[in-house]
Amino acid sequence: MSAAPRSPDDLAPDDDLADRADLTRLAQVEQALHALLDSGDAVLAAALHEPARALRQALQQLRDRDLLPGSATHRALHQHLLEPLTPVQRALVCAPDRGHQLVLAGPGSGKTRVIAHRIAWLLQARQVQARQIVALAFNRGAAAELRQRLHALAGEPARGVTVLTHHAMALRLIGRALAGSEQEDVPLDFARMLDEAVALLQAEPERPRPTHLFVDEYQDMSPAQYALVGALAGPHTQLMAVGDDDQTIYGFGGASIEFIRRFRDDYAPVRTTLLLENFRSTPPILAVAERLIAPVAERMKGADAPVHRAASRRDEPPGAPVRLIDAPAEVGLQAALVLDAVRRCLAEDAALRPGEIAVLARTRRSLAALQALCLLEGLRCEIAPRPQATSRLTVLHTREGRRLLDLLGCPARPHRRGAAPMRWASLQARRRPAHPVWQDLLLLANELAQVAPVRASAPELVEQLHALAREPRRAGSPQALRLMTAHAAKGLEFRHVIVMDCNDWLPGDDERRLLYVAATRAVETLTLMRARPSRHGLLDDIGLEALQEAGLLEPLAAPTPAEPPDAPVSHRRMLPVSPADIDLGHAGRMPPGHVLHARLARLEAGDPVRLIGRRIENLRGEPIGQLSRRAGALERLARSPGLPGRITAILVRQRAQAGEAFRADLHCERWEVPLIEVVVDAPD
Ligand SMILES: Nc1ncnc2c1ncn2[C@@H]1O[C@H](COP(=O)(O)OP(=O)(O)OP(=O)(O)O)[C@@H](O)[C@H]1O
Repeated sequence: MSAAPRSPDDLAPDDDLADRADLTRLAQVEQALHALLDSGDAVLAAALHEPARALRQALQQLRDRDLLPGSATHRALHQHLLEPLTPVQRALVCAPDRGHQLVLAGPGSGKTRVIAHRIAWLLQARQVQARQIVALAFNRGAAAELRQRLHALAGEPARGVTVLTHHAMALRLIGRALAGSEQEDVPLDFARMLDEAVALLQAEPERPRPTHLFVDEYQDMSPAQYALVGALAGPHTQLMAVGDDDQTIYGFGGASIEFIRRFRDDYAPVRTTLLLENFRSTPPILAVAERLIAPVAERMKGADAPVHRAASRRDEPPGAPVRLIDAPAEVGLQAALVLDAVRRCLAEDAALRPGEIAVLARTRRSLAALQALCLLEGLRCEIAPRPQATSRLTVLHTREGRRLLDLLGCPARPHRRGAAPMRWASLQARRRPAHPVWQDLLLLANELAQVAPVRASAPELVEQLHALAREPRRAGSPQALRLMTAHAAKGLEFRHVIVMDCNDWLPGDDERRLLYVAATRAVETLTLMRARPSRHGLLDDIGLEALQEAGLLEPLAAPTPAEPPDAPVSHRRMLPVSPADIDLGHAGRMPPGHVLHARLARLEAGDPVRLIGRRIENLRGEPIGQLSRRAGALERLARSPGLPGRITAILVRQRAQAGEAFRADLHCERWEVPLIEVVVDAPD
């Protein structure tokens, strides 16, 4: 973006040609219509009367709103919405309203930015009604980010735009939560929900379709999501699919790289645009990433169109070379090396917060060892939840979630799309920006406001909230080191990224793409670990020597392992204790005045605990809960002196949730239960 003042002529550049051409055509059509009307042919005049009137009215409306290209309003919009973009992004944003578009966007190339600016342009310059626009995002976090950016760009009218995940969209269409959504033991069937929505759309071809449909991360759609997009798009819908075949990583979840490859056939004619300027990473990171992805067969972008640093950032310093560490594959040893690297990173930059560093691994198993080490060494870390997990206990069962449900459940009058609870949740979340549960509830409340019918009853809202909560949260306290699988890191970015390799990566193009996604999350530095000996060879054919000679890569000798080589293999790892292994009714069997309730009320998620045998204690040695009878194996592991651990969440239980057989023993209507994770040192 140029800071120099621009003349009015500069502000109506080539990008407007589409608009100008449209207008010229319209004016020609208007003239032709009038000529025909004046021709004296009464039949023709009668037939053309209505179209001529509609056209006159449309042009007049543009004039009234000062929106004809070249007008002051139009120029201001230009400055606001088009100038902060590259020429390629700009052409996408103000493209004509006809024809489908495929945007093949490299990592960090501004695809969210393009979608947000395009929608704002449609609303403001083209006067498209907000309710005609639908954008589908791949998870709740991505939807929230798009909504925020859109609101910042286009203000209040942007609220009318539908920005949802595929599942939330399905939920909105079928208009109800699925039966059993509140019951913990009935898994919500996302695929069925999508199928129902597709069937409903197909049965109602007359139902109004959006005029503009945006689909982000098109490369990772499941067959059911693909069908939903197809059913949502009507004959007059302009579809913009944004994605990157190089970042297809959900093959195992039914997603198919074929969908993005087929887009051009499915929706022909399609205009294809490549977004290759990267605004995120340094040149060394981009060079290594490009070498990583190059061997993949059948890429849509092709080797002659590499992702490269954005032209506007060319003058910035090049940044540090990518570090490649040959490391022992054993998870405990590698965890120790990673922790060293994290410590060094924090020591070098006093302003750096742990949440700006991410450690990415192929599997959660590799992260569990590091998580245990962090707990023992007193470094706060947070492990991202399984993407697409359908956990039975959701954020709504936590203490904070229950408060939101209570607020929803006792309305004096029906909420307007849960507006009051949303305001309340956002207040709590603003007060506690580092509290992942509140942050997650805020996202949920926002989504509810989009999904729920305007005059939903309280029970309807509660049901919908339960259905929405089945999608996992994205964690993120700025004070906690971020640990996640490469899958969970999709769409995110971090100043420093360390990629572990505990020999769990596999050979092949799918893994290569996953490693590419991991590497391209890095903004400033990237450290790649390479297990020695390596089983997958993903890093072996990327031209290490050439990269090294060009100063883009720095191989580091394996630092001496913290333990002697013949030390017994460490199985130390963090083990989340399953709710089924915890006696969920423990505090419920105590009378309301019992000291245990007060003790539980003082606890918070993150507090340290110790598990000794069956007993869960706080650090004063006072009991706060116990394991269930089925947790015998864990109980044996936790023999004196016990296992260190911490609270992951505090659940609220109610009498109605307990099985019939247990209710007679309960002395409370409602009580709290700490969920915990502990450090164990034993093979799986
Ligand atoms: N034209 C631009 N000028 C300046 N910054 C830009 C421009 N386009 C994008 N960016 C910035 O680049 C970063 C990446 O953009 P965005 O988050 O939209 O990427 P993305 O393409 O969705 O990434 P990924 O595919 O890797 O998830 C953001 O910080 C964004 O603000």
